[in-house]
Amino acid sequence: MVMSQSISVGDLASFLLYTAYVGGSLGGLTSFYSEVMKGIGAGSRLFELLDRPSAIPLDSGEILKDARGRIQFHNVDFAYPTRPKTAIFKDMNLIIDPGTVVAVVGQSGSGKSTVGSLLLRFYDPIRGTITINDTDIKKLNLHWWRRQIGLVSQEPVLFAGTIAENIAYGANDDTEVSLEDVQNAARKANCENFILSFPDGYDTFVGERGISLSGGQKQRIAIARALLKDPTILILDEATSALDAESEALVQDALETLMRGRTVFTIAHRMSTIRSADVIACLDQGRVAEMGTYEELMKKEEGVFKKLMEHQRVEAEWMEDEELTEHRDREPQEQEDRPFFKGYGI
Ligand SMILES: Nc1ncnc2c1ncn2[C@@H]1O[C@H](COP(=O)(O)OP(=O)(O)OP(=O)(O)O)[C@@H](O)[C@H]1O
Repeated sequence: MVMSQSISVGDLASFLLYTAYVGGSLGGLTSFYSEVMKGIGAGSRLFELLDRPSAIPLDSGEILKDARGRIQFHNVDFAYPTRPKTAIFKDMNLIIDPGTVVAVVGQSGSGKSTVGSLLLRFYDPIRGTITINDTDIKKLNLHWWRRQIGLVSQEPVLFAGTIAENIAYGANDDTEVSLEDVQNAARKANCENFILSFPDGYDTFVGERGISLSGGQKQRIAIARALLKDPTILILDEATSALDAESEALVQDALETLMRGRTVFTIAHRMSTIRSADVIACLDQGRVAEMGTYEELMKKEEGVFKKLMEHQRVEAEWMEDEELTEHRDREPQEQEDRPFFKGYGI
């Protein structure tokens, strides 16, 4: 057509260009359609979840004057709903006195974290009760109950947001938290130095797509969160992963600030925590096999706790041999504070 001069060279060029544009756009439309369908599918699953009524009512029930008081597990039987035949606890009894630090130890899988989940009422016991000041926690308003408990887990989750938002998230009403409150909590949790070393300080974006923080830094943010919440009861799930000595000391120091004056239930992995706890509860075969101070339990020649510690020591020494290099030169105190062999969870 150009040769017969029915269209110009310019028309041909525009025609070719537009063909490419239109073709590309039509191609894009099909993938857009499949993206929309994927979104609808995922969205419907999300809405199903949001609409699902909670098996445990959240907003009804008693509110106590305060959550200070003796926490008691009475003859608790428990198995996870997905594995009803595998009993985790059978006739388990445990007493946590107000203002004390109770360290729970036991082999991996003995149910240490499950005790925390039951306390937080993520699950209810199959039989038996958990009480605070003789009131069954099932009778309590769940929102209120969970507000009384602070949780510092092994691997704290940071949400996509700024550091300040991530700390403020710990408060019961984060709209009432000022930047000053956040800064105070961060300071007490030994976070401030590393936060201020970022160019954006408290406004540094973390979590998904943000900068990634080290294990020790994440733990300190979780501690700052808990400090802001100011809970009466604290559940600590000590990290099993080794931090470097400096980070370890900062985390430990922040934890000590956090624990002051609270009832603490700690899933202990470090020798120093186990030794300094007011009471150690040793889980074995679905129940608390032994309870007492470190010295008391170590005196029991055939005791479960003593055996666990000895087993642990052998494993730790074996690890030392394997690691020939760096740990050889450490001071004894540092070696003692290293988390024990991961699989054993004490
Ligand atoms: N949500 C769950 N559903 C089913 N089984 C579970 C669930 N969570 C834990 N379990 C099982 O319950 C048992 C106790 O788990 P738990 O995490 O309380 O042990 P643990 O003593 O804290 O272990 P570790 O020291 O390794 O963290 C394990 O056998 C585990 O596999």
